[in-house]
Amino acid sequence: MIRFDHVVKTYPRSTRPALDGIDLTVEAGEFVFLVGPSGSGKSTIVRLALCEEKVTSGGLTVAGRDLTTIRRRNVPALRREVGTVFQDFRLLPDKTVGQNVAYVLHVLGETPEAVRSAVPAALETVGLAGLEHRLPHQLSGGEQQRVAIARALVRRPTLLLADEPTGNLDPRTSLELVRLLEEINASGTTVVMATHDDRIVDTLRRRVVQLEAGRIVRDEAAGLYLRAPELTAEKTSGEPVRADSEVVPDASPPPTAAEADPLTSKEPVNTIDQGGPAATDGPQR
Ligand SMILES: Nc1ncnc2c1ncn2[C@@H]1O[C@H](COP(=O)(O)OP(=O)(O)OP(=O)(O)O)[C@@H](O)[C@H]1O
Repeated sequence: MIRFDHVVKTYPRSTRPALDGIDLTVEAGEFVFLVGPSGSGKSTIVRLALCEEKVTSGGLTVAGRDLTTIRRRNVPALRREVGTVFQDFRLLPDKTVGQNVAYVLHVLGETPEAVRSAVPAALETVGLAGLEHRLPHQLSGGEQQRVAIARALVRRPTLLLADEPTGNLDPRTSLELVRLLEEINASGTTVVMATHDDRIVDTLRRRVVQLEAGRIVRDEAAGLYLRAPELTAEKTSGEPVRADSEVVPDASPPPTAAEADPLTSKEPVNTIDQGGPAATDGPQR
């Protein structure tokens, strides 16, 4: 489902690579936690898999597509297969729950009849039947994140990428949400979740891939959340290190329609277009 092959990612104007030789294979049907301290590269893995960024070198295949050579016109098809959930929910604040979930189907050109049946079904799956007409601000954080999951599920993704989906939720709500992700996984969707939440990782005992400074330092089936000794050392030295379980409130403004869902959001960065290679930061071989 996902294959990183010696992937190096160096962002423009960075001197250090964010990912430094990543080899990672995720098979269809797996549930994988990505863990590691802030800045270790978890979100970069998610962004590369979504084709929001391109690898600097190495190979990357997601859902059968080679993302080092994918053409711009083929990126929407990739994102149709890959559902995403983020820490800050990214719901459209002035649209109802139903409209938030339906939006992506309209973009995909689904018929009104198809939308009318798919939206309640997706909301039922996430336990939000009957809340279709509420606005996001009339929901709890956990409910808002369920809407985001319904929005991801409604297009039946084969892969679900969740980047800190519980980062703004209390522990009980977080666990309920991750149980929902487990159910989704049990029904066949591959799930990859980046998280700082040690309780969740220790409760679920799934595969754990641990990153440190852009490298995989642990890849363990049925793993626990372990902090690296370096992080502990940094904490005791008084350096300002963000605690792994710290909840960081999201202060960013609400998303626009285009930002709310990656299917319709960021143009694929530096994706090879029909006309030829991208201008900057393409694969350097
Ligand atoms: N757009 C960017 N431009 C330059 N550097 C970036 C960019 N995005 C991330 N980085 C750097 O890449 C490294 C990895 O960042 P990344 O966001 O992948 O880490 P993370 O493990 O997801 O962190 P967190 O847990 O805080 O979300 C960090 O050093 C970060 O500063």
